[in-house]
Amino acid sequence: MNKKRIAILGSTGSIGTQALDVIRNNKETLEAYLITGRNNADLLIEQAREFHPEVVVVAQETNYLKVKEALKDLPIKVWCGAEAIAEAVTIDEIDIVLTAMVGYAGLVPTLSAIKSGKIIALANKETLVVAGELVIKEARKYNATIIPVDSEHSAIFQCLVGEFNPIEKILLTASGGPFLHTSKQDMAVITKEQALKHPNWTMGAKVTIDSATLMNKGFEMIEARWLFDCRPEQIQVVVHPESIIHSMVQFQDGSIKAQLGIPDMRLPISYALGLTKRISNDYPRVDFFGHKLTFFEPDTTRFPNLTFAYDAIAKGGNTPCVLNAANEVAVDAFLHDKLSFCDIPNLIEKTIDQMPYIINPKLQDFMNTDQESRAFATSLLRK
Ligand SMILES: NC(=O)C1=CN([C@@H]2O[C@H](COP(=O)(O)OP(=O)(O)OC[C@H]3O[C@@H](n4cnc5c(N)ncnc54)[C@H](OP(=O)(O)O)[C@@H]3O)[C@@H](O)[C@H]2O)C=CC1
Ligand SMILES: CC(=O)[C@@H](O)[C@H](O)COP(=O)(O)O
Ligand SMILES: [Mn+2]
Repeated sequence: MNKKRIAILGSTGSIGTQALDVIRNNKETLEAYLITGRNNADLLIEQAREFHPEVVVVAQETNYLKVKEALKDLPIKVWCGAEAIAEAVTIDEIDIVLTAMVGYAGLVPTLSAIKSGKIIALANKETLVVAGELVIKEARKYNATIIPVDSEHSAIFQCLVGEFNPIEKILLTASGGPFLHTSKQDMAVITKEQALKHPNWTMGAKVTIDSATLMNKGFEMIEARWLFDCRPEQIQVVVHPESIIHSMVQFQDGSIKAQLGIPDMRLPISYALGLTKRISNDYPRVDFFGHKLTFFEPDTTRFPNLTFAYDAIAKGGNTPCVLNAANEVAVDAFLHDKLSFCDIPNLIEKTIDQMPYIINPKLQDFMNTDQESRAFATSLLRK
């Protein structure tokens, strides 16, 4: 059997390292052909020495010489910079591009992979938040398949495989994050250490903070809107603190399909890299007698980011791109002690109110919007 050649954009991150673990355990069918990182040059070098990819790209140009030097005894091409990542994903030999880098930086290489007709295993949800309509149109135009990796979207996708009936509603589950039951008063003094402790998942810092503010769920609603071609009103967020049901789909007869499993991202990663063929593993199984499955409504008073996401997708145009850029600035500022937890939504709201609206944005408009929104949000931090 031909091995599937995988490009992992962001191999040094949480999704990236778990994807390499899946490849490590399935060497007869999967191969890491291209890996990329940014700041963590040491880990990128270690990964290259273990997996022997054809190409390594380091996004941070100042790390180039270090990586190049460390791999000089191996026949591995070492490139650097954002443009090199967008170029590398087009290499003919690559079958699947796993977009596991964080943030807006995922957009351009994902579009590049789509234009060369690759199968996209999509973890980078920001790509669809920023430019979902454009990305899906391009995927249709270039016949590029997108298989979601985000756990909820993988669950929805799995509920829809072989299904020909229309969706009535998507029930998008949310853990509620570490502050599900924290009072508004106590939320005023949340520290980054508290916010970085997700109850069920070990993830990169940015998505962990997004989970704590419920922006992650807002982003996932937008991601689902584009992936499954449904209206935002058809997507209901259901808080399910145990993260065992990864999401559900309700059909027009009221029947509901759900996908369940232990919270382990290697499951949706394997499903995507296996191109929907299930790869056997010895990970723990769900113990139905060890868990209660509980459900709550989200509290949008304490977590206004969820409302911002519904408003942004309703307004459309470049507004979700502004939402994403302002959120990236706000989360980074929170992680660097420059903004309090409760001020994250305030910064986002002020930025959305200020940025010019573009009804039908092209790629260049998204690029400009992203830069201008970041500049404006950053200027608010100095006040
Ligand atoms: N972690 C999870 O369980 C889940 C994550 N996701 C989504 O997957 C994506 C990745 O998340 P996660 O793995 O947690 O993130 P991490 O922060 O752990 O990893 C991010 C990766 O992207 C690289 N990177 C960061 N900035 C850039 C940039 N500007 N250009 C190129 N590469 C860059 C990092 O390199 P380096 O570390 O070398 O600097 C690292 O390899 C996010 O969009 C997230 O929302 C979705 C569902 C679950
Ligand atoms: C693992 C995964 O897919 C994350 O996006 C997860 O959804 C975060 O959990 P909550 O946003 O539900 O807290
Ligand atoms: Mn998710």
